[in-house]
Amino acid sequence: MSLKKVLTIAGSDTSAGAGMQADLKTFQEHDTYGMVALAAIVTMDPKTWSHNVTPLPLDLLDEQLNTAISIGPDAIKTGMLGSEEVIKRARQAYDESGSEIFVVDPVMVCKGDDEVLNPGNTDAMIKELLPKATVVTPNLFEAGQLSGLGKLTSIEDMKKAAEKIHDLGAENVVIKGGKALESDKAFDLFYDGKKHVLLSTDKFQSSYNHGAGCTFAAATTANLANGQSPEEAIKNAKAFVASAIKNGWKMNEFVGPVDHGASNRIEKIEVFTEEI
Ligand SMILES: Nc1ncnc2c1ncn2[C@@H]1O[C@H](COP(=O)(O)OP(=O)(O)O)[C@@H](O)[C@H]1O
Ligand SMILES: Cc1ncc(COP(=O)(O)O)c(C=O)c1O
Ligand SMILES: [Mg+2]
Repeated sequence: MSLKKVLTIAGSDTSAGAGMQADLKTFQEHDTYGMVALAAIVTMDPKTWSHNVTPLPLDLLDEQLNTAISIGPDAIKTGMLGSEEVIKRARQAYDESGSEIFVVDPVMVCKGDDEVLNPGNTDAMIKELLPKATVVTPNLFEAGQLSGLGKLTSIEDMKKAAEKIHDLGAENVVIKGGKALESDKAFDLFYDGKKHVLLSTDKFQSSYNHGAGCTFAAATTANLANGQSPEEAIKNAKAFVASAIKNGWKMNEFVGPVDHGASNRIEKIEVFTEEI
């Protein structure tokens, strides 16, 4: 059987824990054929690790999208897009692709930074991406922004935000309580317009978790491409990323990436689900 082709439209994280590097590693771990259209390159100052985001010229992004779309991706994921114009191009590319799987990771900030990359992007994501999203995977902060509810601090808040984001057009919403929600477990909330499902694993170390969000969304995309239902795809992606986080490692004094291969190479983690 031929491999499913999975395209990420995302930024390059030169430290290679997050961004398109995380996506490609995760696609490979899921026996899919990973492809990239690169929107921006992120570099880090070796002395301070402060991030510098350089967008690629739009015509170069268009050329990449034309190439990738001509190959016929079975599923498309978006990551860091950086500007309203790039968000529009990502939407157009999805429309043109004929693919029926669109996973939107609404990246707004890099971990460790609390400055939103570009506030106008939130409106563009709402207008262009959410109405087409098979699954959208905001973290707690991003869910607060997309829903307009602001700071979310409880599972009840997450339920309300998931309903609002679903109303904006996303077919399935998963809000990652993850590292940001104060709790002894790592909780995520799934909502498909009918039911809320709380997913949980043990909470592992959170010092070396760079790339967790990208890895989770990429695993979800690959699972969907491989024929899983949204709920199944998300549950399995959570198991995959939990192992990656548990086995995260220190890269230098500033950052530690997840181990994208840990679920297949080291250990499987169990995910619990409960309809709430
Ligand atoms: N310390 C942790 N232990 C186990 N799972 C975690 C931990 N931190 C985050 N997760 C899980 O990793 C995934 C990514 O979440 P998160 O790190 O919050 O996203 P992002 O990187 O986009 O901010 C979610 O499934 C979340 O529940
Ligand atoms: C290119 C790129 N995309 C996405 C992200 C978001 O990463 P995370 O998976 O930690 O949310 C980052 C963070 O540094 C990044 O550099
Ligand atoms: Mg993220």
